[in-house]
Amino acid sequence: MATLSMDIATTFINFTTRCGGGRRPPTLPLFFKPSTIHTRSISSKSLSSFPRTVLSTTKANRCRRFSVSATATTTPQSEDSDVSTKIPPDNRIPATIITGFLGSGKTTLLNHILTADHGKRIAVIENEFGEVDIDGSLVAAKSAGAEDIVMLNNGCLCCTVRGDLVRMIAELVNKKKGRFDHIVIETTGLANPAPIIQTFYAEDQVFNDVKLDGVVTLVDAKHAGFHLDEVKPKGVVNEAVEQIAYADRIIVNKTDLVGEPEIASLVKRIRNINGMAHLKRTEFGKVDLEYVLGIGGFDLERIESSVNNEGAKEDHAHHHDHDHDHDHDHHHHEHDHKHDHHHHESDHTHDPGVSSVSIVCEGSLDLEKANMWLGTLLLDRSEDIYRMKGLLSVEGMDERFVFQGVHDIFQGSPDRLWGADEPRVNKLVFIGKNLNAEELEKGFKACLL
Ligand SMILES: Nc1nc2c(ncn2[C@@H]2O[C@H](COP(=O)(O)OP(=O)(O)OP(=O)(O)O)[C@@H](O)[C@H]2O)c(=O)[nH]1
Repeated sequence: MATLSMDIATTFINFTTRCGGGRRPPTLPLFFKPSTIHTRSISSKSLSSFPRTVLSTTKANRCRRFSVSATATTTPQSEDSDVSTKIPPDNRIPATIITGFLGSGKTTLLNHILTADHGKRIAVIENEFGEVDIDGSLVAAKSAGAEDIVMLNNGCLCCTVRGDLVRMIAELVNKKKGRFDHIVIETTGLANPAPIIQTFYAEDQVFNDVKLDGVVTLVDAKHAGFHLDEVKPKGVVNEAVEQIAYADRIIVNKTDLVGEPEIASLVKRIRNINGMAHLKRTEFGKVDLEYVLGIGGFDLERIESSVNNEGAKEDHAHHHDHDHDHDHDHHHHEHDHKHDHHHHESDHTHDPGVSSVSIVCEGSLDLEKANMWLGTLLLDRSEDIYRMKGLLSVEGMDERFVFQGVHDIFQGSPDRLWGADEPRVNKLVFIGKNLNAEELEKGFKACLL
């Protein structure tokens, strides 16, 4: 399989080369040419200290991140070369972004994380507007467990102080490496998470030492509806919507303040925006630590849990009597996988154009067509596509192909082998603005053999 995969890779690298520069040539995300789209995440420069070798027969290797770019930038390995021995383990420090609208319970959750008995040493980066020093309530947490709490003041992480964030992370790493295991970043309530996420890929200083583990979004069960409804001037984002759209984990907090019908309707609304994230209801941010730390929301190895059972990932542990919430989502997934089916979460959304679209479809893709389609989509729509994840069946490949992206940052890699009797079902999820579910599905299906 190594040889076949490499042949495909080489073919497509050649194809990109033949196409030359300019806007029109398709970017080839499935076997990607780094220079075509600005994906610092997978450029050779960014990968200076990262694995560059791919498509070996070893499982460890198939699971490496950024392997597609590696393919595009390295000389093919011989089939029997043991490339896995050359790949260092990914021991970058994980970082979690905690976001959520003003007053949704971010600091409460952070305190819960810092005071819980998990044995992790956590460095915290807090972003506050104004002159305030460390949030009073976090001082107790500091003495209880936080390795370090640093403040980013006078600006919002997502805009003015992004450079400060990079410097701060670099400083933490340079001065205190080995003294903490995890970084938690609490954003202001008005932050748009996108630029913060992009910082982890765009800045070498950060990328080489720190990996983004996940985005956790707190939603205020009582007030969220109001913020989601807020109509912003043209071109201005609704932060409350954006914070939900980028999340890997959604915590609907303050459930003590509202009744079940309000929560159910809010959950439904959240699902329309983001059908990919796991969702939990809480009071005072009380969640298990594994729910928020060590998520692997941007790991290719863990794509499956995001694309599987999409839309139905609400934790039932504490809500046995709320089953009616979930019926709507579950029924989509009870089909026999022999039939093509798809889900258009956007059908009844009323939030400003941000929705989830998922496609589940059996069959194998023509690699060239799929590259064209995905490449063109990224080129034309990357601003609107907030996050995407997928698991693909490509004709001629024995492995599944997994990918994930945030705007124009794209990572993809062959994953495990398809099982002998396993139906080759493609699963893709897109979250973004003004997504046209029919168009996406039609475009995807046209790539099937
Ligand atoms: N009733 C109730 N109050 C809560 C809950 N969670 C947090 N609070 C309270 O809500 C207020 C705001 O919580 P914070 O954790 O400071 O919220 P935040 O998101 O950090 O707020 P900002 O930093 O202003 O954006 C505090 O008084 C908390 O004690 C909850 O589940 N129920």
